[in-house]
Parts: sequence; structure tokens; C-alpha cells
Amino acid sequence: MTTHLGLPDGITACLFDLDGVVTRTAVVHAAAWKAMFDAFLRERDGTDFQPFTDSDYERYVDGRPRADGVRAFLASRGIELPEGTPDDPPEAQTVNGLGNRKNTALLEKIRTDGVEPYEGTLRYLHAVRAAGLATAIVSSSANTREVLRSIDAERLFDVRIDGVVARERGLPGKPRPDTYQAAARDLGVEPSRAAVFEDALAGMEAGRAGHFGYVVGVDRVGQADALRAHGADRVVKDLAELGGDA
Ligand SMILES: O=P(O)(O)OC[C@H]1O[C@@H](O)[C@H](O)[C@@H](O)[C@@H]1O
Repeated sequence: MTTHLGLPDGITACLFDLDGVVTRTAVVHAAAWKAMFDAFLRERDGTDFQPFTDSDYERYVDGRPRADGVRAFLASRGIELPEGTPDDPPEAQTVNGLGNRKNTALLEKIRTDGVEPYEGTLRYLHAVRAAGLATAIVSSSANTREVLRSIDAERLFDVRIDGVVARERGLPGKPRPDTYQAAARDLGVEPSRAAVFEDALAGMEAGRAGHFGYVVGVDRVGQADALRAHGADRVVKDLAELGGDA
């Protein structure tokens, strides 16, 4: 039943990451993080500061909950800041303040420029649902609902586990598998019968750690080898490659 979707037999649910898999928002997040961290580092270290790189984004920030990303990157540079609280204002020199500073810039960009979906993913989602498989969106982003609503795609997912739900339920974020496991549980399927679709290395690790039936790495930025090394069973550039056009 699922071979025309490029999935092994026995898969009954598909769990999709959002940014970079469903929508072209991974680049918007990456740019907002870079602008925020570069301004922070310049102010701290002067004009010969060491900028935030693509590799910093992939290793420390991509796919992780907002504050985890701030913490991991600062630790990589040996910088310690007080934690603060999630409602810290964007000016606060705290982990949460820096995260909220980046979020203000991100939302401004999203509201001005809008959000673009990946058409290949939308077609694939429709095919998956037509084949009777269950679907979930599993994102670290607390902006998931707003992003999905802006492309009218909320209804394509039976279950949503995002940054807001994870916080409410006290679930640790990717690379830990808990958010994906919660989505499978809510859908009533064993992880071995669920496929994970992810573009971030942290998400690959979550898929591997959760023993999911199939892990698809979506390579939007030329990191196919790294996706494989972090747990992808198959790497595609776009979900259209998996089929589902029937
Ligand atoms: O800050 P938000 O919208 O809650 O998102 C948290 C993280 O969500 C992930 O989906 C993105 O890959 C990260 O870049 C982002 O930092």
C-alpha cells in the first residue's frame, strides 16, 4: 500500500518537521539567527568578532527549541549568560532575551514577506492522506500554528506537537526523540510503523534515537552525507522524489 509513496511496507503514519520540510522557512530562521548573533558578538567583541556561520547553525541551532539553540551556540563560544525567563524582553542580555530578539526579527520577516510552502511536500501530504496514513507535524518552533495557518495547511495534520505543546507537556526537544514519540503516541501508532521527515541534523538524531520505522532526510542545503551520518535511511532533495503523484 505504501510502496507508491516510497515507504517500506507497514508504515501507517508520517511525522513531518515544519521548517525546511513543509515550508521554506528554514532559511528565514537561519538568517534571523545570524543577524541576531552577529550583532550580539559585534557588540561584545568589537569589529573583529568571529561571525555566526552556516556550520554553527547546523550544529547548534537548526531543529532545536529556541532557548536550546541559544544555549548550545553560546556554549560553543565559551559564553555564559543568565537564563532569564521565556517572557524576557528582546533587549535582555539573557538566553531567553536573545531568543526573543531573534523571534521579533523572524516574525517581522514572516509577516512582511509571507511564507512559501514546498509544493512537492504538499502534494506528498495529500497523497499520504489519500492512502489512509495518519499525519503529524513535529516542530520545535513555537510559531508552528501561525506558519501553517498562513499557508492554510493546518488541516493536513491529524496531530501537532510543536514548541508550545512541548513546553506544556514538559517534553525535551530534538535531538531527543520525545516530541516525535509523543506524536506517534497521539496518533496511536508504534514508532516502528511511523516515518519521520526531517531536514535538520538534530531531527535525524531524534528519528534514530526513537527507533522509527523509516527516517527520510530532506536535503535542501547540500548536506546529504551529514544527514546519512546522523540517521537518515534515505535522503531526497524534495519529497516529490518519493512518489505519491498517483
Ligand atoms: O523560535 P521558534 O520559532 O520557536 O523556533 C525554534 C526552532 O525551530 C526549528 O524548526 C528551526 O529549525 C530553528 O531555527 C528554530 O530556532
